[in-house]
Amino acid sequence: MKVDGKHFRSIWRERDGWSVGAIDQRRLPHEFVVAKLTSCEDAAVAIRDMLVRGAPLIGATAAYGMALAMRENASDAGLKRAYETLVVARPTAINLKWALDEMRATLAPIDPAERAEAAYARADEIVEQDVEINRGIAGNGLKLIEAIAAKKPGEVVNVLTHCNAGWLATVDWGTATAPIYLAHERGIKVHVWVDETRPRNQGASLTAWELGHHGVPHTVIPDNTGGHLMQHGMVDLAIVGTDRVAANGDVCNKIGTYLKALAAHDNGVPFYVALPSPTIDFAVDDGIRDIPIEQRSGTEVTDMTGRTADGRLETVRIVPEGSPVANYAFDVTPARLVTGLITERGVLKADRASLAAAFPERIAAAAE
Ligand SMILES: CSC[C@@H](O)[C@@H](O)C(=O)COP(=O)(O)O
Repeated sequence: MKVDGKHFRSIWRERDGWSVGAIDQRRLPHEFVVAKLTSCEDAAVAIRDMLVRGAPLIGATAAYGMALAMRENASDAGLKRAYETLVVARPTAINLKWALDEMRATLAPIDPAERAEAAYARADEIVEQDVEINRGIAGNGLKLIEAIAAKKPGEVVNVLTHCNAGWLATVDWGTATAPIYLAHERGIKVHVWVDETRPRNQGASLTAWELGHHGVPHTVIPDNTGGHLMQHGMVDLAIVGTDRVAANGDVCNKIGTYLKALAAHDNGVPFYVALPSPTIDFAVDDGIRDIPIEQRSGTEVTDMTGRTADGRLETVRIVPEGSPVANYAFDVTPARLVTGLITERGVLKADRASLAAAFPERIAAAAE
């Protein structure tokens, strides 16, 4: 997508052919800084510290992390170590394990001397596949936006989204934002309500930044505002992303997604989840029971970083010293609250049969 007219992706192979460039998302929206990853450890730290984040981008970074590892040590032991280092970098987004499994399946059977080149080639494929998948999601989700636009000619279609499931969370296009960008390109009047998404504020810091730089009308709202807007007919549909969809259609996403789904259900607002197929975990039967929920540092709750009036970046504490805090990073929205799953293979019902019918090859792989 575009940053002030120039096309960017969130991650890429640098001109030297081996190191990896990525936008440092911890610095946005205040500074646009590109980080250079030169080792497997760099990739693992980038994922853990959220220099990169968002389920598909975590997977893409891990794939390049394996490639960087193969330059250093392409032995069987090196492959095992790289996998084990990267797979624990963050627990909830299944795209991380999916990408690492793909890389290992490519690399394990071949001669160590050929592994580095093969690893870069497979990582590049994973990255390109992400972009293609998101284009598919864009086209399938566009139909939903078009249908709403057709019912209110000349009026704006209002979409609510949570966290950042935009191009910064993927390689390009995003998942939840892909249909929005396409609708905007096609001249449909679309406006996005952007949940700020405490505690890390991915909505306020990242979604607002990318929509703004691409020229898509949007408004940042405090997290608790969605219910009010829905009660007053100010949201036509909600589209969110996800870090893992269970085989039964339960959807794990950024903390607070569940509350939005409840409010949408109560107000008859369609609640869609956009996802690439690598985000489906057919090994998990019941999302609420079995998806691991990451708990992050309490400082994300106690502290806020922002730009002061005189232009400095400053971190301040907003919670009394000594007050305990909890920081659950994700929650699970039960399938019954999900109107549909926007995938690269169409808009599906959030249930076991629909997911299995759309992605039979993934079921077969999960059974292996
Ligand atoms: C297309 S990204 C989908 C999800 O990964 C996204 O909605 C989300 O919850 C990101 O969480 P984050 O903690 O910023 O990695």
